[in-house]
Amino acid sequence: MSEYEERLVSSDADGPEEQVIEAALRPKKLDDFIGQHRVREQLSLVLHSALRRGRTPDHVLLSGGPGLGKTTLAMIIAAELGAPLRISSGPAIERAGDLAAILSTLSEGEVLFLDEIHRMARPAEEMLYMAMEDFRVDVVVGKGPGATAIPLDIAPFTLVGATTRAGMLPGPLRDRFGFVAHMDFYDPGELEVIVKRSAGLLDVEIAPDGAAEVAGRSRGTPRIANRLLRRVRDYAEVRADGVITKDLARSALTLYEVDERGLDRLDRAVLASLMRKFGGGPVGLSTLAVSVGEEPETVEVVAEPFLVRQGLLARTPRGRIATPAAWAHLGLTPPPSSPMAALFEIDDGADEER
Ligand SMILES: Nc1ncnc2c1ncn2[C@@H]1O[C@H](COP(=O)(O)OP(=O)(O)OP(=O)(O)O)[C@@H](O)[C@H]1O
Repeated sequence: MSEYEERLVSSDADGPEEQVIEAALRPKKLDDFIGQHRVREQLSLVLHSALRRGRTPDHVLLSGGPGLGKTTLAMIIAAELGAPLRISSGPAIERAGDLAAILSTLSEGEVLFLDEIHRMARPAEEMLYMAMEDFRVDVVVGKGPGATAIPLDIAPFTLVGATTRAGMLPGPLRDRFGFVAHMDFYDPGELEVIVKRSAGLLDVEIAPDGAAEVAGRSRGTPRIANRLLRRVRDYAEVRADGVITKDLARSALTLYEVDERGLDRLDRAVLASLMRKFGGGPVGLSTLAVSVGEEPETVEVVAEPFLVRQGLLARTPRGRIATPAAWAHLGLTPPPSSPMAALFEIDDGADEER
């Protein structure tokens, strides 16, 4: 097992126990949903005009990274419409029949939330096209030349699809969504509001600068903000009087090895190795991964996106390089011969040397 396995700053969902707490922290109304102003305003118009016309709203596609609030928003959509919500996900729909079973039992106006919609099986996807457009599916009975398609009407419903990979969605599916919302990372001010709100719900006392400290280390992601808050709360209860101040949040997060920019041990190990062992690069992904005792995929998928987003690491055709900001962040000085010239060849495409 990797020594970096348990990541406090992972944006992936938690285990079942933590998910219960996460659910309790979800805002229930559009007005309580913090940040994403443009998405919120546009969505509010879509929903309220449909309500006014007494029709089901257009299908909604939510795209954005894990932990940014897609499930929360789907629940809010159903609540705002006063409609029941059915939840499923792309990977759970392995055959067209799985989807037909869901669609044929929807009640009128129901909201169907399909998480990870880009991972749905192809035949199901094709069935979904017709369902979205005409509220009808063709159920195929029998096999081979004798197979017949029986058309089946389904109740008008609203599909809310969520995807972390909007680019992987086939055009015909994407085009059938009347409203596509792209969810961005949150800025520190918005995360601070989220942290304060969650602290209130968890009955934890937090000073404004304590909330800012947690927010600043949360990698633009509400799920991480809420998780860090819970760990800082533990620390405050055991080591202090339960109140989260700035100093306390700093001490707690230092203990948990999450630094001021939200980097954890793996992130820093990647940067430190790149700088200390390879003079800042360029170095190939596999070599870099071996140097930190990780699989190349872990370094590429887990650590790199955030480091690139932070401007600390760059992918170039000749390999990975540490940027001047990375040297500064780790308090190291680049060697005089450091090939910073490679910076001028930065390539942000994903098809660089592996
Ligand atoms: N805008 C927001 N305001 C307040 N809390 C939020 C907001 N967005 C997300 N959260 C909180 O962050 C947590 C994660 O959100 P959610 O499960 O909706 O993310 P997600 O995008 O669906 O993630 P995944 O793609 O992994 O399913 C929830 O506990 C939710 O309360």
